[in-house]
Amino acid sequence: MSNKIKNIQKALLSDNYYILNKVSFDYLMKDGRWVNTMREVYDRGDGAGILLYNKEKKTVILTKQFRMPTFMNDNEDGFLVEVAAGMLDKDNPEECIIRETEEETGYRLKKVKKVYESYSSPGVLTEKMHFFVGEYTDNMKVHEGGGLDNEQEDIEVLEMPFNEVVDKLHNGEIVDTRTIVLIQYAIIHKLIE
Ligand SMILES: Nc1nc2c(ncn2[C@@H]2O[C@H](COP(=O)(O)OP(=O)(O)O[C@H]3O[C@H](CO)[C@@H](O)[C@H](O)[C@@H]3O)[C@@H](O)[C@H]2O)c(=O)[nH]1
Ligand SMILES: [Mg+2]
Repeated sequence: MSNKIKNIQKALLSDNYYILNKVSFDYLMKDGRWVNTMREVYDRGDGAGILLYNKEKKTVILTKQFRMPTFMNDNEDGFLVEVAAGMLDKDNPEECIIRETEEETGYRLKKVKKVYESYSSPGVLTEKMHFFVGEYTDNMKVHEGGGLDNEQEDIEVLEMPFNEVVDKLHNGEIVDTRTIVLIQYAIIHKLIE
Protein backbone atom coordinates (compact mmCIF):
# COMPACT_ATOMS: atom_id res chain seq x y z
CA MET A 1 0.00 0.00 0.00
CA SER A 2 1.31 3.42 -0.91
CA ASN A 3 1.86 6.01 1.84
CA LYS A 4 1.67 8.71 -0.84
CA ILE A 5 -2.09 8.42 -1.37
CA LYS A 6 -5.09 8.51 0.97
CA ASN A 7 -8.86 9.08 0.97
CA ILE A 8 -9.51 7.07 -2.18
CA GLN A 9 -13.09 7.45 -3.39
CA LYS A 10 -14.63 5.68 -6.33
CA ALA A 11 -17.73 6.80 -8.21
CA LEU A 12 -19.17 4.62 -10.95
CA LEU A 13 -19.60 6.55 -14.20
CA SER A 14 -20.59 3.59 -16.38
CA ASP A 15 -20.99 -0.14 -16.14
CA ASN A 16 -22.72 -0.30 -19.49
CA TYR A 17 -20.35 -2.95 -20.83
CA TYR A 18 -17.06 -2.67 -18.97
CA ILE A 19 -16.48 -0.42 -15.96
CA LEU A 20 -15.57 3.25 -15.92
CA ASN A 21 -14.92 4.79 -12.50
CA LYS A 22 -14.10 8.30 -11.42
CA VAL A 23 -11.46 7.91 -8.72
CA SER A 24 -10.50 10.80 -6.47
CA PHE A 25 -7.68 10.65 -3.98
CA ASP A 26 -5.25 12.79 -2.02
CA TYR A 27 -1.70 12.60 -3.34
CA LEU A 28 1.43 13.57 -1.38
CA MET A 29 3.61 15.82 -3.56
CA LYS A 30 7.43 15.88 -3.30
CA ASP A 31 7.20 19.25 -1.49
CA GLY A 32 5.02 17.71 1.26
CA ARG A 33 1.64 19.12 0.15
CA TRP A 34 -1.41 16.82 -0.09
CA VAL A 35 -3.20 17.52 -3.37
CA ASN A 36 -6.66 16.26 -4.25
CA THR A 37 -6.52 14.50 -7.59
CA MET A 38 -9.11 12.91 -9.89
CA ARG A 39 -8.63 10.26 -12.59
CA GLU A 40 -11.10 8.41 -14.79
CA VAL A 41 -10.12 4.75 -14.76
CA TYR A 42 -11.46 2.25 -17.30
CA ASP A 43 -11.50 -1.40 -16.25
CA ARG A 44 -12.04 -3.88 -19.05
CA GLY A 45 -9.93 -6.64 -17.54
CA ASP A 46 -6.54 -7.87 -18.61
CA GLY A 47 -5.53 -8.94 -22.09
CA ALA A 48 -3.08 -11.04 -24.03
CA GLY A 49 -1.58 -11.12 -27.48
CA ILE A 50 0.41 -13.82 -29.25
CA LEU A 51 2.72 -13.94 -32.24
CA LEU A 52 2.42 -17.28 -34.04
CA TYR A 53 5.53 -18.13 -36.03
CA ASN A 54 6.86 -20.95 -38.18
CA LYS A 55 10.65 -21.29 -38.41
CA GLU A 56 10.65 -23.54 -41.50
CA LYS A 57 8.21 -21.52 -43.61
CA LYS A 58 9.56 -18.25 -42.16
CA THR A 59 6.01 -17.00 -41.72
CA VAL A 60 3.83 -15.52 -39.02
CA ILE A 61 0.08 -15.46 -38.48
CA LEU A 62 -1.58 -12.10 -37.98
CA THR A 63 -5.20 -10.98 -37.95
CA LYS A 64 -7.06 -8.08 -39.50
CA GLN A 65 -10.22 -6.64 -38.01
CA PHE A 66 -12.24 -3.46 -37.67
CA ARG A 67 -11.38 -1.45 -34.55
CA MET A 68 -13.84 1.38 -33.97
CA PRO A 69 -11.64 3.42 -31.58
CA THR A 70 -8.91 3.60 -34.24
CA PHE A 71 -11.49 4.67 -36.85
CA MET A 72 -12.38 7.53 -34.48
CA ASN A 73 -8.73 8.58 -34.41
CA ASP A 74 -7.01 8.79 -37.77
CA ASN A 75 -7.18 5.17 -39.01
CA GLU A 76 -8.96 5.79 -42.32
CA ASP A 77 -10.83 2.50 -42.86
CA GLY A 78 -10.68 1.41 -39.21
CA PHE A 79 -8.99 -1.92 -39.99
CA LEU A 80 -5.93 -2.96 -38.01
CA VAL A 81 -3.38 -5.71 -38.57
CA GLU A 82 -2.69 -7.27 -35.19
CA VAL A 83 -1.39 -10.36 -33.47
CA ALA A 84 -4.18 -12.64 -32.25
CA ALA A 85 -5.41 -11.20 -28.97
CA GLY A 86 -8.12 -11.48 -26.42
CA MET A 87 -9.34 -10.85 -22.95
CA LEU A 88 -7.66 -12.81 -20.24
CA ASP A 89 -8.85 -14.77 -17.29
CA LYS A 90 -6.34 -13.96 -14.50
CA ASP A 91 -6.16 -17.55 -13.23
CA ASN A 92 -4.90 -19.12 -16.39
CA PRO A 93 -3.37 -16.83 -19.00
CA GLU A 94 -1.80 -19.70 -21.00
CA GLU A 95 -5.07 -21.61 -21.38
CA CYS A 96 -6.88 -18.40 -22.32
CA ILE A 97 -4.47 -17.40 -25.04
CA ILE A 98 -4.48 -20.93 -26.46
CA ARG A 99 -8.30 -20.84 -26.62
CA GLU A 100 -8.33 -17.32 -28.07
CA THR A 101 -5.72 -18.29 -30.68
CA GLU A 102 -7.88 -21.16 -31.86
CA GLU A 103 -11.03 -19.00 -32.02
CA GLU A 104 -9.35 -16.23 -33.97
CA THR A 105 -6.84 -18.06 -36.18
CA GLY A 106 -8.02 -21.69 -36.32
CA TYR A 107 -4.67 -23.03 -35.04
CA ARG A 108 -4.67 -25.27 -31.95
CA LEU A 109 -1.40 -24.72 -30.10
CA LYS A 110 -0.16 -27.04 -27.39
CA LYS A 111 2.30 -24.70 -25.79
CA VAL A 112 3.04 -21.01 -25.73
CA LYS A 113 5.78 -18.92 -24.19
CA LYS A 114 5.15 -15.81 -22.14
CA VAL A 115 7.71 -13.13 -22.94
CA TYR A 116 6.51 -9.84 -21.42
CA GLU A 117 3.86 -8.29 -19.23
CA SER A 118 2.99 -4.59 -19.38
CA TYR A 119 0.32 -1.98 -18.69
CA SER A 120 -1.40 -1.08 -21.96
CA SER A 121 -2.16 2.57 -21.23
CA PRO A 122 -1.28 3.30 -17.61
CA GLY A 123 -2.85 6.75 -17.42
CA VAL A 124 -6.36 5.51 -18.12
CA LEU A 125 -6.67 1.72 -18.31
CA THR A 126 -6.27 -0.83 -15.54
CA GLU A 127 -5.46 -3.37 -18.26
CA LYS A 128 -2.30 -5.45 -18.02
CA MET A 129 -1.17 -7.01 -21.24
CA HIS A 130 0.50 -10.42 -21.40
CA PHE A 131 2.71 -11.05 -24.42
CA PHE A 132 3.19 -14.54 -25.83
CA VAL A 133 4.91 -16.24 -28.74
CA GLY A 134 4.08 -19.71 -30.05
CA GLU A 135 5.28 -21.97 -32.85
CA TYR A 136 2.65 -23.18 -35.29
CA THR A 137 2.72 -25.80 -38.04
CA ASP A 138 0.18 -26.46 -40.81
CA ASN A 139 -1.10 -29.61 -39.11
CA MET A 140 -2.18 -27.57 -36.07
CA LYS A 141 -4.89 -25.94 -38.17
CA VAL A 142 -8.29 -27.22 -37.02
CA HIS A 143 -10.57 -24.68 -38.74
CA GLU A 144 -10.52 -21.42 -40.69
CA GLY A 145 -10.55 -19.14 -37.63
CA GLY A 146 -12.29 -15.78 -37.83
CA GLY A 147 -13.58 -15.38 -34.29
CA LEU A 148 -16.87 -16.15 -32.59
CA ASP A 149 -20.08 -15.36 -34.47
CA ASN A 150 -21.98 -14.81 -31.25
CA GLU A 151 -19.50 -12.08 -30.30
CA GLN A 152 -19.89 -10.56 -33.79
CA GLU A 153 -16.22 -11.03 -34.47
CA ASP A 154 -15.21 -10.78 -38.13
CA ILE A 155 -11.52 -11.53 -38.23
CA GLU A 156 -9.40 -12.12 -41.31
CA VAL A 157 -6.48 -14.51 -40.76
CA LEU A 158 -3.25 -13.56 -42.53
CA GLU A 159 -0.29 -15.88 -42.97
CA MET A 160 2.60 -13.68 -44.06
CA PRO A 161 6.33 -14.03 -44.76
CA PHE A 162 8.15 -12.65 -41.72
CA ASN A 163 10.39 -10.39 -43.84
CA GLU A 164 7.29 -8.72 -45.34
CA VAL A 165 5.93 -8.13 -41.85
CA VAL A 166 9.25 -6.59 -40.79
CA ASP A 167 9.03 -4.26 -43.84
CA LYS A 168 5.51 -3.29 -42.80
CA LEU A 169 6.78 -2.56 -39.30
CA HIS A 170 9.55 -0.33 -40.63
CA ASN A 171 7.34 1.56 -43.09
CA GLY A 172 4.74 2.33 -40.45
CA GLU A 173 1.93 0.06 -41.63
CA ILE A 174 1.81 -1.86 -38.34
CA VAL A 175 0.25 0.46 -35.79
CA ASP A 176 -0.82 -1.84 -32.97
CA THR A 177 1.58 -1.61 -30.01
CA ARG A 178 1.36 -5.28 -29.03
CA THR A 179 2.09 -6.31 -32.58
CA ILE A 180 5.07 -3.96 -32.83
CA VAL A 181 6.49 -5.27 -29.55
CA LEU A 182 6.13 -8.91 -30.55
CA ILE A 183 7.62 -8.45 -34.02
CA GLN A 184 10.55 -6.64 -32.43
CA TYR A 185 10.86 -9.51 -29.92
CA ALA A 186 11.00 -11.96 -32.84
CA ILE A 187 13.72 -9.88 -34.52
CA ILE A 188 15.82 -9.46 -31.36
CA HIS A 189 15.59 -13.13 -30.40
CA LYS A 190 15.99 -14.37 -33.99
CA LEU A 191 12.84 -16.53 -33.85
CA ILE A 192 12.96 -16.65 -37.65
CA GLU A 193 16.27 -16.42 -39.50
N1 LIG B 1 -21.68 -5.46 -27.05
C1 LIG B 1 -20.43 -5.12 -26.84
N2 LIG B 1 -19.50 -6.05 -27.01
C2 LIG B 1 -18.22 -5.72 -26.78
C3 LIG B 1 -17.85 -4.44 -26.39
N3 LIG B 1 -16.49 -4.42 -26.24
C4 LIG B 1 -16.07 -5.66 -26.54
N4 LIG B 1 -17.12 -6.45 -26.86
C5 LIG B 1 -17.10 -7.87 -27.18
O1 LIG B 1 -16.00 -8.46 -26.53
C6 LIG B 1 -15.24 -9.23 -27.47
C7 LIG B 1 -13.79 -9.16 -27.03
O2 LIG B 1 -13.02 -9.95 -27.87
P1 LIG B 1 -11.56 -10.42 -27.46
O3 LIG B 1 -10.95 -11.03 -28.67
O4 LIG B 1 -11.60 -11.15 -26.15
O5 LIG B 1 -10.82 -9.06 -27.11
P2 LIG B 1 -10.24 -8.04 -28.15
O6 LIG B 1 -11.30 -7.10 -28.58
O7 LIG B 1 -9.44 -8.73 -29.20
O8 LIG B 1 -9.28 -7.22 -27.23
C8 LIG B 1 -7.93 -7.54 -27.12
O9 LIG B 1 -7.19 -6.49 -27.66
C9 LIG B 1 -7.42 -5.26 -27.02
C10 LIG B 1 -6.53 -4.17 -27.57
O10 LIG B 1 -6.64 -4.02 -28.92
C11 LIG B 1 -7.13 -5.34 -25.56
O11 LIG B 1 -7.53 -4.12 -24.96
C12 LIG B 1 -7.85 -6.50 -24.90
O12 LIG B 1 -7.41 -6.70 -23.58
C13 LIG B 1 -7.61 -7.77 -25.67
O13 LIG B 1 -6.27 -8.20 -25.53
C14 LIG B 1 -15.52 -8.56 -28.81
O14 LIG B 1 -15.40 -9.41 -29.91
C15 LIG B 1 -16.95 -8.10 -28.66
O15 LIG B 1 -17.83 -9.13 -29.04
C16 LIG B 1 -18.85 -3.44 -26.22
O16 LIG B 1 -18.60 -2.27 -25.86
N5 LIG B 1 -20.13 -3.85 -26.46
MG1 LIG C 1 -9.51 -10.55 -30.12
